Formats: sequence, C-alpha cells, structure tokens
Amino acid sequence: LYRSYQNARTLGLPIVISPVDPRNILWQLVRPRIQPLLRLLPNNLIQFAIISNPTWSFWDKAAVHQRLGPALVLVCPGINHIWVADPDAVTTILTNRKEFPKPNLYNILNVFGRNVDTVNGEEWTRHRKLTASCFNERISSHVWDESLRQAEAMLSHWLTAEKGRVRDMVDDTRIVTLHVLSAAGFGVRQDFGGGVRKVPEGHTMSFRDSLMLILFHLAMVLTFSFNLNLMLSRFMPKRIQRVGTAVKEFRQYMDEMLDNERQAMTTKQGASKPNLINTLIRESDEAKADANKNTSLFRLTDDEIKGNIFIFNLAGHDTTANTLAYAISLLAIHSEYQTWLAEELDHVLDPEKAADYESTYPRLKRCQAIMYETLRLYGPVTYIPRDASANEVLPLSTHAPQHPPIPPRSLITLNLHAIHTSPAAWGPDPLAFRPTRWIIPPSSPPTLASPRSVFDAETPLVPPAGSFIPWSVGPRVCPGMKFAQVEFAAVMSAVFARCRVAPSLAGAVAGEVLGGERLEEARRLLRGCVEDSGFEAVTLAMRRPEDVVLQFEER
Ligand code: HEM
Repeated sequence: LYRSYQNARTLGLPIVISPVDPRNILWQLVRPRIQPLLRLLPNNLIQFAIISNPTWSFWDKAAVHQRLGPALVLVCPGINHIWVADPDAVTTILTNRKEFPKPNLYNILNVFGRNVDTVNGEEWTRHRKLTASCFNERISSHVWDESLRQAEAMLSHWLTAEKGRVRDMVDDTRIVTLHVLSAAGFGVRQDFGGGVRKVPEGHTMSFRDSLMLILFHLAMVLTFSFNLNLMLSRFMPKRIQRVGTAVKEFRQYMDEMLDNERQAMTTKQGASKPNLINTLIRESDEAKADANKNTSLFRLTDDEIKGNIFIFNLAGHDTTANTLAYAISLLAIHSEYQTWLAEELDHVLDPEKAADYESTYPRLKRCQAIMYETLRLYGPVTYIPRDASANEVLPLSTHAPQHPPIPPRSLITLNLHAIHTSPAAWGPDPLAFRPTRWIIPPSSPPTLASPRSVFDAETPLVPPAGSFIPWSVGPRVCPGMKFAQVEFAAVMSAVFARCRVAPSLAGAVAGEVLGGERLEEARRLLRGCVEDSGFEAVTLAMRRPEDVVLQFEER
C-alpha cells in the first residue's frame, strides 16, 4: 500500500486510499455485509467506501469527480486504479488500442475460447476482421424484421394474458433479445412463447437457463474451468453442480450450432442465408483451403468460433434487453414522452402496411433519442478498464502539455456514468430523464415552399467528442452498436405504436388503470425499482425486476 501510495504521488492527482483492492474476491463477499458500517466512516475515508463498491459509478454519477476532479487515483495494496472522467483523455485512450490495450481481467471471458472481446494486438485484428463481416446492412434488415416479429408476439401475450397487466417485462425483453440474436446471429428462428425457454431433446437445461447461469457465476466457472468434471462431481454443493451442468449444456448447444451450420452450408438453403456462425465458418474454412494464405492469420479455430459465439451471446443480449427494460419503465414513469414518441410513430408508420427497415428505421429519431437518453443514465456498461503499462503518460486535457507520468502497476478505468452525467457536458439538469435534449427542433416552421413536416426537419443532437460513449469509441467500438439500435427501434415502435403503458401495483386488479394517489404510489415504486440497480452478471440491471408491475392498454 505504501509503495502504491509513493507511485501514485508522481501523478499529482487527488488520491483516495483503500486498504483493499475492490476487485479482491474476499472483499467482494464481505463488503455487502459491512456496507452499513462503511457509511459511518469519517469524511476523508468515505470516498474509499464509495469507490470500493462495484456499482459506485452508477450510484455516485459525477459527484466524486465533481469534488475531486476529472481524474483521481484509488491507491490499493499492489495496484493503483486511475479513474478518468475527462472526455478528451477518454477519447485519446480509446482511440489508441495499442498503447492502452484491454487488461488481463478480460481473460475471464475466455471460458469457451479466445474471442474478439478479450484479445489484443494482431490477434484482435484477425478476430475483429472475421467477426466484423457479420455486422452489415443485410443483418440490420434481418434484425429489424425479427425484432418486429418478436415484439408483436410479446405484445399479444402481454395484452391477453392478464388483460394488459405485465409482471415479467424485464424477463420478456431478455427473451426477445436472445431470440433476435438467435435468428440474426445464428440462423435459428424461435417463437416468443417457447424458443430458448424450452429444453430440447438431448438436453437437461434450456439454452437460456444455461447462458444465464454462466453469466451470473462467471467467477465460479473460471475457477473450475481447468476441470469441468470436478464441478459436476456429486461431492460438490448442488449450486456448483448446477453451474457445471450449465457449462456442459452450453458447450453442447454450441457444438450443435456448428454441426447444424456445417451441414446446412452444404445445402442451397443454408448457403443463401448469411449469419454469424456460417460467416465465421465459411471465412475460416476458405482460408484453410487456400494454400497461399497463412491460416493462423486468416481463420478462426473451432474453439475461437465458439469463444466468439459465447461473447456475442454475452455482449449482445443483456445489454440490449436491459436498455429496453429501462426505456419501457422510464416511459411508464414519464408518460409525457410516450405521447411525444407516439406523435413520431403516427407520422412515420403506415397502419396499412408492415414497416420496412430501409424506409422506416432512419426516420425514428425520437425513438433513437429515447434510447440515447436511457443509455446516458442507465447504460449497461458503467466503466471501461484499460491497461496502462505500455504508456508513459496520462493524456489529461487539464494537464496538457505536461501530462502526468503513469506509475508502474496502474490500471486505468474510464468512468462512463460520470462522463454521461457531467453538468459541463449535459447542462444544469444532467440527472433528469429528458429525451427531447437529443433533438434539435427545426429552426423555422414548415412553409409551402419547404413543406417538410416538423418530424422530418428534426435533427438528432451530436454531443461533443468523448461526452457520450455507451458503445465506446475508436477501433474497439462495439461492433453490435447498429444491431442494438435497430433492435431497440423495432421493439419500441411495435410496442408504442399500439399501446400506452402505466405503472401498476402488485395488488391492482388485472386491467385496472390506476389514477390519483394510487398511480403516484405505483410511479414511486417503479422509480425505486429503476434506481435500485447494480451489477447483475456483467451489466447494469434492476435488482428487483419481479417488482416491476405495468399496465398496458391499447391506444
Ligand atoms: C445497448 C447495447 C450495447 C451496448 C451499450 C454495448 C456496449 C459495448 C461497449 C462499451 C463495448 C466496449 C467494451 C470495452 O472496450 O471494454 C462493447 C464491445 C463489444 N460489444 Fe457491445 N454493446 C451493446 C450491444 C452489443 C451487441 C448487440 C453485440 C453483438 C451482437 C455486441 C458485441 C460486442 C463485442 C463483440 C464487443 C467487443 C469488441 C472488441 O473488443 O473489439 N454488443 N460493447
């Protein structure tokens, strides 16, 4: 701790001393139990109590950075965590992937094979090049169609099951995103009512349950990854055995996907439908067959393909699902923005025909504004870590041209929630949910000479560089960004073109639309659920999704 402190002093940044590294597994187990005691600490230690919590950046927003500055050091035994919330520094760090590579802690995600999310250097170039071909406009169009199909089925279920009262909204958005990923990514179409929830022949656990168990117990999976049989041993506690079964089943699901695709590719039908798996197999197999190519540079092994399938499931489903769940809840709380969105939907969508991707998606600017505002305040990725060992200085705009030298054994963490709620970038009401901030209204009303409607003349806001980075920026920007945007727009437009939603209460009668004090009470409870969020598995999520009760009614 003393050595870390001496190193940290060379940075000349505000210092917060922590007697323990927040990533320490033991500390993570003990901390929730002693959290009330931590609150009693004297003022100069309270910062440590805040920062040592993994969800601190979401709860604290920009408060600690407002007090201490755009960068600070959490001095811990053996390591210094440099927290950065300076838009210029963040942009420089994220655009220099070689100088600021991903740290080793990403290795935890290599459980099923090395993949684009975890590797660095030339290996990353190969993975990124091969996986990037899976994200093109054809896939976007496929994502749009499948998202509409899933959303319509979900809505019919919502409106009929309990007369519009919905208690599983958060879970249902997960099913939708898994099904969209399955269809657009893996070529397997599923029905909302069954699909990934069902246990197919030859399995003992559904695809969804196996994936969710792995995500929630990543650390345990990693600990036992050297010997899966040990996890499955009957001498192990039941919980460990169940997670072991999830790993075994998920591996089997991926083997089946690969086998099915290899078989389908030999038939005409399989060859005509590009998806993530067959694109990866085809590119890799073609490279293998080409004697002029050094295959290790141009192909992925089967293990790497599986590693990438896993990472697309991990990175591509809970992120989008939670964004949808937060957005629907926030619109239920702030009903005025439902009206605002419905105005755009009524203008853009034609009730007589199905909305097609090319002509509809680009016009849903208010819908996108709602996504951006949701991500700004409740983005699933709360921070981005980077290794600083290959670099000499921290590129802080406030210290230019004399950037502070980075001491050895330091880890940089970019604080996304602080950046997204900084009053400097987001004005006097940075914590308010106000999607209209993302739209610049037309400077003059439509005229006869220029009859464009108000909606078509609205311009999306482009925030200053580094002040809005929910998908990161630079070469390692999220490759699924457009995938998620298209999926979000399709689901939200399907739901809100047909329905309005209001908060409800567990004790309300199905179909009852609340008013007066009961509506206020329901709104307060829903706001509580939204704010009571934390790290569930690997993304920010509501901790009590089962308490979210909504009432949908047709418009
Ligand atoms: C709202 C939805 C999403 C958000 C907010 C999001 C956010 C992010 C962020 C911040 C990163 C950078 C992480 C880092 O550098 O440490 C990232 C990387 C990544 N995301 Fe997403 N993501 C979303 C949806 C998706 C989807 C739908 C997919 C795939 C279907 C996906 C696949 C990936 C992959 C493979 C990477 C690693 C890329 C690389 O390192 O080169 N994401 N995402």
